[in-house]
Amino acid sequence: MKAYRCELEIANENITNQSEKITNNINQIQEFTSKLQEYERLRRKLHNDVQDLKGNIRVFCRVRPLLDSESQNIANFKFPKEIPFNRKISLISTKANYLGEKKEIFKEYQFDQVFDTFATQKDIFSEVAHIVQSVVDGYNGCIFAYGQTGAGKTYTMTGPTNATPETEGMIPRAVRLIYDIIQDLKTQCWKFTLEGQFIEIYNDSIRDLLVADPSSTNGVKHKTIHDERTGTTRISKATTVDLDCPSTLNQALKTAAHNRAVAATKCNAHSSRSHSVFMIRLRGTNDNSNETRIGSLNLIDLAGSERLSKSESKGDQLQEAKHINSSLSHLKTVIQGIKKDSCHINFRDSSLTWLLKNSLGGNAKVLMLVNISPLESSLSETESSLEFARMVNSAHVGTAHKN
Ligand SMILES: Nc1ncnc2c1ncn2[C@@H]1O[C@H](COP(=O)(O)OP(=O)(O)OP(=O)(O)O)[C@@H](O)[C@H]1O
Repeated sequence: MKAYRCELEIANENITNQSEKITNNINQIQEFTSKLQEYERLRRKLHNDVQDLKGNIRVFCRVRPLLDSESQNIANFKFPKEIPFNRKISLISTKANYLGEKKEIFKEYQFDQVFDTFATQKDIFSEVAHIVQSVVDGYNGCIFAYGQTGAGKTYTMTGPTNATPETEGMIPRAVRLIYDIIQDLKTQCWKFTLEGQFIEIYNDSIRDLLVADPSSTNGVKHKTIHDERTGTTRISKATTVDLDCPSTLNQALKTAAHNRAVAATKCNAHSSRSHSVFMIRLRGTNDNSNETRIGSLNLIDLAGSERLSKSESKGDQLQEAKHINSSLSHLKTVIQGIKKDSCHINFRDSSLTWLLKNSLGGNAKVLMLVNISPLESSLSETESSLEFARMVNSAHVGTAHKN
């Protein structure tokens, strides 16, 4: 009996010791969690400070490689090497004066970064990743690909048709990174929801690219709706998908590609003549700290920027060309307005600029990827793309505020 009592006392003592240890561990975990939250706040602030210093509107230029199917001459580009990044691209062209004398013309452009023909999708994404991080931190982001038809916009944004992990484009990479970041943030009690809409703007009208049966949307009028409270944008009556896992994203990308291909068979080279916009909205809540984060990311593949000569284009083609030129020109005017800190920027002038209002204004991180072709025959379009990019590069977007 005595021996049992003794054992019981020892057991009780052990229990008391263990529960003290457990209480200590719980206290330590709470302390670590609150430190982790503090570090996360500091990380967010520092990340945002770095982005502010780099500038909220950044311009990259990418020259695509010559394709196996191309046998034309390559234009004379130079990429002056700089460390750590290449920032310059020079273009040397030969022009004849009125006497027929040939003269070399040298033009140099400077951007935030220049990628030569050897750059990989991973190289480009390493910079895009910073905008993705800002979006999860509660900012609006906008990444758009600009350039003439065939310059590599769709390749950069989406990837080639049978993309491998090496060749897939910015859209799948961006969403995968969002999944990775929000998975890590779960340890700090953050819960996120992610939803997407995928639309195209063709002749200034919006078309839903995620609808199962495109003919069912005949006559449906979509509108851009801005929620000023959260600083986010959505399209009325357009399909919204919950991007809760990679398979829903892949399905959405497949449906959008299919719908664009269907439209392309009805209308020659339709995809080059429309702007496609993948809109991702993200909302995070933290029950521990009572914080909420709302961010959005627009990934845009702009219509081919080349000017169709009026004599060549007739009917529908002329109509398309007019719409593209006018929407790209409004985009330019809006960015120039932002550059001058003008209080009266007319975003409503085209469906594209109205849609991008929240992604271009003071509350956004903007990245423009200017894609250019390596061909000599494309020189004049290349020059006009580089001039457009030069103008955007000198634009200043005010310091971004969290939503
Ligand atoms: N960096 C690259 N590496 C390899 N191939 C590329 C690269 N960029 C583009 N291409 C290829 O060049 C061709 C034209 O590219 P892409 O379709 O992306 O041009 P685009 O600017 O989107 O044209 P469009 O305005 O018609 O949509 C495609 O066959 C694409 O696979």
